[in-house]
Amino acid sequence: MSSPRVPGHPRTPRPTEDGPAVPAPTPDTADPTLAAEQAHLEHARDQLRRMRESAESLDAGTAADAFNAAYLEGALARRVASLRDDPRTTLFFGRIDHTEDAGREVLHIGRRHVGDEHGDPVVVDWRAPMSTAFYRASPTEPMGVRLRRRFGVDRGRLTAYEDERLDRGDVTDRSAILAAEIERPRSGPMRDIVSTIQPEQDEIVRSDLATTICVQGAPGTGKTAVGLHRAAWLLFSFRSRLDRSGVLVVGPNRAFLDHIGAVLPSLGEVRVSHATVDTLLDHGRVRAEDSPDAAMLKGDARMAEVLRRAVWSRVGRAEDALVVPRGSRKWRVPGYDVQDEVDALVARGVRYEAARELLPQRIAHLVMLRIERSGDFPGDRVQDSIARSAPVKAYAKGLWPALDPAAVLFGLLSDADALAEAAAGILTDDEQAVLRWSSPPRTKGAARWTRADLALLDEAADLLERTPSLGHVVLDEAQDLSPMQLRAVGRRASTGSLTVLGDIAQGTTSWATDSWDTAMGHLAREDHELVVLDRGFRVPGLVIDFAARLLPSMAPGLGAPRSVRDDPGRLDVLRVEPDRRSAAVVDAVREASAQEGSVGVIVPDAFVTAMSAALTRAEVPHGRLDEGHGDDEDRQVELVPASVAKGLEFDRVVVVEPAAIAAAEPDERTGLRRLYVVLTRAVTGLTVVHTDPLPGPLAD
Ligand SMILES: Nc1ncnc2c1ncn2[C@@H]1O[C@H](COP(=O)(O)OP(=O)(O)OP(=O)(O)O)[C@@H](O)[C@H]1O
Repeated sequence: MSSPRVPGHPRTPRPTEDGPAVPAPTPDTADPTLAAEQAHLEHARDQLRRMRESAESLDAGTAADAFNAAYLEGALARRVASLRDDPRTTLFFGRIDHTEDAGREVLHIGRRHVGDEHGDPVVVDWRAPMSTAFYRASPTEPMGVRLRRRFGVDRGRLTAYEDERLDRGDVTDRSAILAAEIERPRSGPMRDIVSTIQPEQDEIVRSDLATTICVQGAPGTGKTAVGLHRAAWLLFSFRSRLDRSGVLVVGPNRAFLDHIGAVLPSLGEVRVSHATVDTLLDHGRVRAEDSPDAAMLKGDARMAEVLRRAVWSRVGRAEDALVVPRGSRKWRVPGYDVQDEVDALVARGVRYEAARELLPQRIAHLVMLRIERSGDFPGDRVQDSIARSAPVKAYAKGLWPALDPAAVLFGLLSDADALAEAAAGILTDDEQAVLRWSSPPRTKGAARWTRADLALLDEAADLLERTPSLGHVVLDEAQDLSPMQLRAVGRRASTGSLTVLGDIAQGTTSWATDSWDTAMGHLAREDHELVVLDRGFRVPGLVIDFAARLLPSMAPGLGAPRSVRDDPGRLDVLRVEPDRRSAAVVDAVREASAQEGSVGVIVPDAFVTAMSAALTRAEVPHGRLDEGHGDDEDRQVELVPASVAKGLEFDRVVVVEPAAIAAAEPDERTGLRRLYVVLTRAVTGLTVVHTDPLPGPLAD
């Protein structure tokens, strides 16, 4: 491969058309290739401006009516916004030249499509099928590509390029431009990786909409990045279908959603919803906590059958005859006839509420049959009025009462007999005792639901009425969900597909899964593709080796990622006297924040307040990522409770008292897994400050 050309350049501030002055490098006129590419970039910018001006000149007033005009105006405004030129970046980051046989076409690949006035592409969207070769072509499978060029980019200018000649086998897997992207200091929220997606990642990103994929990957292997880029690719490739059905990203907590929240908008996709499992299961606020045993049991998939029985047991038996007065006559339908209708509705497999709504019509039909047998044929309108008549409504209501999810769960958790009936043969007596409220609230409205209850309420809601399905769901950190939570997410993609991302070794809930087969079964996706990612883009070698000492004790059989980082990173493990701990942390944070890049101070949850006070006393500005607080681009130092660290990354990380982080979990394995998560957040350096001995495997 040709080595990258990285011309030297003075930096000069450059005002841009669309934004504030951005200090940008001047183009290297000495390098004719780069100068030609820079000229193509200017051409692309001109064309994008032309496209924008053309969109701006369109008039929504030509619409047929006010409603259509309003709609058109919104669509035009979105179109104009999507055609804005972001001066901080370039319109393309790569190029492929096809061989003579493949038509010698030259394509510049970028974040969005730009066309010229003849409709010819000036820049091709990275998601278009013809861009695939940029990511995947190799000497063994050149895909018609002769040359692949990657560009180094700095504040909106091209500063370097790197060529691979696939026709000559002149390629390497050590791209300096990729290395520079991976090695860059991290600051602010997560960025897209669109210019450097790797072939194994691209395969996942471009998997068909119908395919559900499960990605197992060690920390920093790009699972989250891949999931988000897959969402963007799917929206591009199946736009009309997914515009209607929707795409959802589910992550572990608010801080994580804030961390990743800018990636899809930066790729032009603003219509993707983001949620945590708790906000997704929108059945009220979490106002209580379960005992570990109760939480475990409520997360157990057996609860699905208990709830199913609880719901359907509410359908009564039609013992008494129904009498419907009409005019001077009374029509009598024996209970056993109504019961046949009830049995038929139950057997139809429709949801409880849908069947309940059908019942009055079915009963009215039985009345109509009797009227017709008497020689009268009154028609459909009469059947409707019989269905809506007071006696039929009351009879149907008694037989098939209206239910809501809270009523179902309240009934189970507060009434020992109801629970015993629904759980017979499924839960033991002891398990039922664990589930039951010791002092039940007086009404369902007064119930203080727990996190695990939300999944049970969701299951009940789906038994009553079908949950609408989205087109695609990206589920991150999926290893942490209970079987009942997995079912809840799965039903939101019942007619769509899923991208399931996770790492068994990072499972830190009591119900964390140890098997993707099992988890995918709970998501109702036995038919999925499992892909393993093992190249680590985040954690440097020294740090991952340290963290990986934990693996044999808490996830035997799972390997650490192979770090692709050039920088081996820095690892400092400082044991200090108890009265020096805060000062040592402050010193470590000061040292870390003296350099470019974000700093995460990860502490046992119970230390957050005291540590924040210590940093404040030492006049170290910092944010707090306690649950519910989001990331903030402007803050260099974030104080992170260990329980919130999952999925985040910082340039430098200071971990405080690993033994206390591990000890805060209910069991040793979960404690070591939490520690593994915490120790694998660093991109450049990790400092561990402790007074207590390190947990066994780390001390070895
Ligand atoms: N192809 C790539 N090019 C450049 N950077 C990449 C690439 N793939 C991943 N990265 C970077 O590596 C880092 C880790 O990625 P990501 O957070 O997606 O990993 P993960 O597997 O989800 O990690 P974890 O399991 O710890 O949450 C991010 O900074 C991401 O941008």
